[in-house]
Amino acid sequence: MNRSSQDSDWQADVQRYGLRRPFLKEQSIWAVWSYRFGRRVDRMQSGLAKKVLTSFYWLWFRLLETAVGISLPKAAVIGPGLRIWHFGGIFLHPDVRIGANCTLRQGVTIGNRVADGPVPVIGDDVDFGAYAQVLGGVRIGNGCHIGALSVVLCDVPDGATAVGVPARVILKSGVQ
Ligand SMILES: CC(=O)SCCNC(=O)CCNC(=O)[C@H](O)C(C)(C)COP(=O)(O)OP(=O)(O)OC[C@H]1O[C@@H](n2cnc3c(N)ncnc32)[C@H](O)[C@@H]1OP(=O)(O)O
Ligand SMILES: N[C@@H](CO)C(=O)O
Repeated sequence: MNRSSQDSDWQADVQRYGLRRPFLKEQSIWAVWSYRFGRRVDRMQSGLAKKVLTSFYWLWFRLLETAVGISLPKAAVIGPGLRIWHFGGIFLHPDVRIGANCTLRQGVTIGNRVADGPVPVIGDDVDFGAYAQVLGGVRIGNGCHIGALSVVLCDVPDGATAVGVPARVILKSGVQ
């Protein structure tokens, strides 16, 4: 099994936290570690070790999800350099795809609008304000900002900001 010290996505996550002993300072990194661990277990060859670690993973995932209120299912695809500020009420749908160096905060949901509906695809370097909700089969481009408490139901082009309920898109040159 790839150890966490050899997992380059995890190394990039730790770098984004930029802290000495981040495990002692931020609960969110426990959830990020758990996510990367689950992905590493999935990549293991079939066998007893994988079975045991998968069982351990599910127990650990449920306990941690309940304790810190962060749900990062291992089926979701999240690029390297994930940074989560704070904790509580952070839920990702298992089908979401998130690029590199994204930032989440407390209360963020990325998921579907209706049961079994499509889910967002998020680019690189996207910053989600506290309690931002991004719902449905929308595309959020690279370098976007999603305002605190905003509900995004439309595509957001590269570099734009989305704010409000429902969100309006602000391009550098003004509102779209
Ligand atoms: C414990 C803690 O501190 S946790 C940290 C919590 N903080 C966050 O989550 C920060 C999230 N950041 C935001 O929401 C910011 O307002 C941003 C990134 C969306 C926008 O920042 P800027 O690019 O500087 O935009 P700016 O402040 O100029 O606002 C542009 C317009 O959007 C509006 N706006 C900005 N944020 C929001 C928002 N969250 N919801 C609704 N409207 C908003 C402004 O009123 C302004 O409207 P106007 O053009 O009609 O006057
Ligand atoms: N620096 C933090 C505030 O606690 C953030 O950006 O969310």
